[in-house]
Amino acid sequence: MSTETVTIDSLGAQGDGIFHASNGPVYVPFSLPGETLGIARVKNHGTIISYGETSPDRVAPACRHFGPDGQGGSCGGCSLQHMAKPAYNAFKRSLVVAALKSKGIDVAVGELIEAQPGERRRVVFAARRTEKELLIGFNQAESHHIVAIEECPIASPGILSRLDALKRIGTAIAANADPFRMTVIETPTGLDIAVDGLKKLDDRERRGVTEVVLSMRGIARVSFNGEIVIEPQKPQLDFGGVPVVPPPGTFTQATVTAEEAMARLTLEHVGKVKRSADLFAGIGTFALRLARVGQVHAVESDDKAVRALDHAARNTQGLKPVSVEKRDLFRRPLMVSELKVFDAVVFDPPRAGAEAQCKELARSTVKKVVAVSCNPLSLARDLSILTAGGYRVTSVTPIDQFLWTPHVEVVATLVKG
Ligand SMILES: C[S@@+](CC[C@H](N)C(=O)[O-])C[C@H]1O[C@@H](n2cnc3c(N)ncnc32)[C@H](O)[C@@H]1O
Repeated sequence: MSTETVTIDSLGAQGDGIFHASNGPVYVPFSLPGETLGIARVKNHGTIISYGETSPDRVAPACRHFGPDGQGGSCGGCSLQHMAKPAYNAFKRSLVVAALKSKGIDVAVGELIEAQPGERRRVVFAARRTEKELLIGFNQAESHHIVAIEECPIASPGILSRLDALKRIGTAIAANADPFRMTVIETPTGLDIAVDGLKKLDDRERRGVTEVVLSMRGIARVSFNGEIVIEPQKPQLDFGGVPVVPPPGTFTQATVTAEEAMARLTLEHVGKVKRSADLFAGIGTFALRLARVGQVHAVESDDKAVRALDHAARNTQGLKPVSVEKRDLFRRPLMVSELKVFDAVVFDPPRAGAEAQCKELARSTVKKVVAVSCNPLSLARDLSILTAGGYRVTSVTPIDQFLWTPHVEVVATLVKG
C-alpha cells in the first residue's frame, strides 16, 4: 500500500472517481472530479484518507453509515450520497447517453425522473446471527462484512420502523452464524419477507418464526427459500387498480414512483391498441395495466409469476382478455410469425437484455415497441438491433429507482412504419 495526493479526473460508470496514474486508471470511491485528496492506494484502488480541495458538488451524506469514514463501518448499499443532486442527476443521465452513443444511437435522452429518500418499498438486507444479536444491514463494498444499520434513508418508513421485528424474525430463523438474505417488500397488507441463503429450516426454527410472527402486527408473510413459512395476511400489490399476490421472493419494481413512471410512459406510447404483448412480464406490472386498454399476451419464464399474473387477471373485473405463457425468451423468443398479431410489444428483460427477442422483433411488422431496461448497455445493443430492422427511437427516459447507486432504469419507445 502507498499513500499519495491525487487530483480526480473523472467519474467512472460505477460512480467512483478516477485519476489517471502513469500505469493506468485508479478508482477512488466517494470522490468527485476536480478534488485533491490524500489516498491510500492498493493496485488500482484508492481509499480516501484526507481531504484537500473538495468539489463544490460535494455535500454531506444523508446517512451516518455512508462513505469511507461512515460511523460503524462503510455501508456498501449507497455509493453516491456525497454528490449534490444536480450533478448526481446529470451523472445518471450521462450513463444512458454514453451507452447509446457507444452503439451509434443518436437520439435525445430525456431528463432523469428522480428518486427521493424513503421511497424504496423493496429492500434486500444482508443478515447474520452473532452470539449477541442479529446483524441486519448491507455488505460493505466488495466484502462479506455486514454493516449493521441503525438508519437507512433510502428505505420506506414502513420497512425501517420494523427493523426490530425483522431482527426478531431473523434471529428465530437462523440456527447458526451463516449469512443470509432478507428481501423485504412493503405491501399495503403488511411486510412480505423472503429469506434465502440458508440451507434448511428445521421444525424448531419453523415453530420459532411462527410464534414470533403471530406475536406481532404488520407482517403479511415470511417465506424461506421460496416456500411459505407463515402467512397471516396475503401480501398484495396493486398494478393500476389490479390486485396481485406476489409469489415469495418474486421480482417487483423497487419503488412505486419508478414503477408508475415506467407504466405511464408505456401506456402513453402503446395508446389504444387491440392487442399487445408484454414480454418478461413478471407478475404483470405492465400486462395488467395494458389489459384495461386491449387484449394482452404476457410471457414470462418464472412459473410462479405466470400463475400469479393469470390469477390476478382472472379475478379482476373490467379487464380485456389476458393470456399467459411460460416461456424462456432467451432460448425461444416469440418468432416473427407469432408477433404479427400484435399492435404493440413491451419488453422488460433482466440485465442481460433481450437480444434474441429483438432479432425477431426487428424483422416483424409490430408498429409500436416499448423497451424497459435496468441496464443501459444491453438496452443500447437491443435498440441497435431494432433500429437496424427499421425501427425509429421516439423517446428515451432515464428513471432513478435505486437512489445513490449507479443503477439507472430506462424506458425507450420505438415505432416502425
Ligand atoms: C426486470 S424483470 C421485469 C418484470 C416485470 N416486467 C415487472 O416490471 O415487474 C425481468 C423478468 O424477466 C423474467 N425472465 C428472466 N429470464 C427470462 C427468460 N429467459 N425468459 C422469459 N422471462 C425471463 C424474470 O423472471 C423477471 O420476471
